[in-house]
Amino acid sequence: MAKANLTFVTGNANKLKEVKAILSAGGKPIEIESRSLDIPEVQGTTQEVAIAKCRRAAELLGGPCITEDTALCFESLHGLPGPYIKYFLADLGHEGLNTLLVGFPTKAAWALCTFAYSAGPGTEPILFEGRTDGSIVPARGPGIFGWDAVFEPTGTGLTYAEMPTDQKNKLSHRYKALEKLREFLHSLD
Ligand SMILES: O=P(O)(O)OP(=O)(O)OP(=O)(O)OC[C@H]1O[C@@H](n2cnc3c(O)ncnc32)[C@H](O)[C@@H]1O
Ligand SMILES: [Mg+2]
Repeated sequence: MAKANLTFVTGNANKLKEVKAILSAGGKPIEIESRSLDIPEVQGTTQEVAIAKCRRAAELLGGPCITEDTALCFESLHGLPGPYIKYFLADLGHEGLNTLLVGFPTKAAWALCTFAYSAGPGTEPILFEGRTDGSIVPARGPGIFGWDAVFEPTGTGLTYAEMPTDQKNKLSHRYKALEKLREFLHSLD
């Protein structure tokens, strides 16, 4: 079935590392290959962005694939920057993300991961979402992966960046979405 030649298309090495770690940490194994392709991202809802990227990835690959999109949503900004967080982070940095929320009553935020699976070119991608709630804080911990240093999941007292990898990988938005994807892929067996 599709699993053996299922390709995860991403240009982000940190994402790939976490996906491999989560998939090998437990449960029935899923084998994936990876391919680094930088695919233009459309504007729209997180679902529209995810579907368009996966559809394009399947066309380029000529076969089944998965893609992943991560959004960081601020409650005070009604869910923005959302799927556009990459550009906000690149231009404003960790400090700027905090500054955006100055004057707003809540720093609450949620991380949303959307995996998309396509069975091949021309098929409609299927989405799997995972959400972790938390808040935006001044940066703490190593600034290795994206906005990890400014996102503190509720109830942990630690930012993603301060956590040991296996702690993040058991509660993260990515972990929750991957659990759903894993179940779906096994149902294809
Ligand atoms: O090729 P793709 O898979 O699209 O990789 P990308 O880096 O472009 O990723 P996105 O389009 O999903 O943009 C998400 C942004 O959020 C960052 N990011 C994604 N997952 C993260 C996580 O778990 N912790 C911190 N930052 C993360 C990532 O570095 C980007 O700046
Ligand atoms: Mg991207």
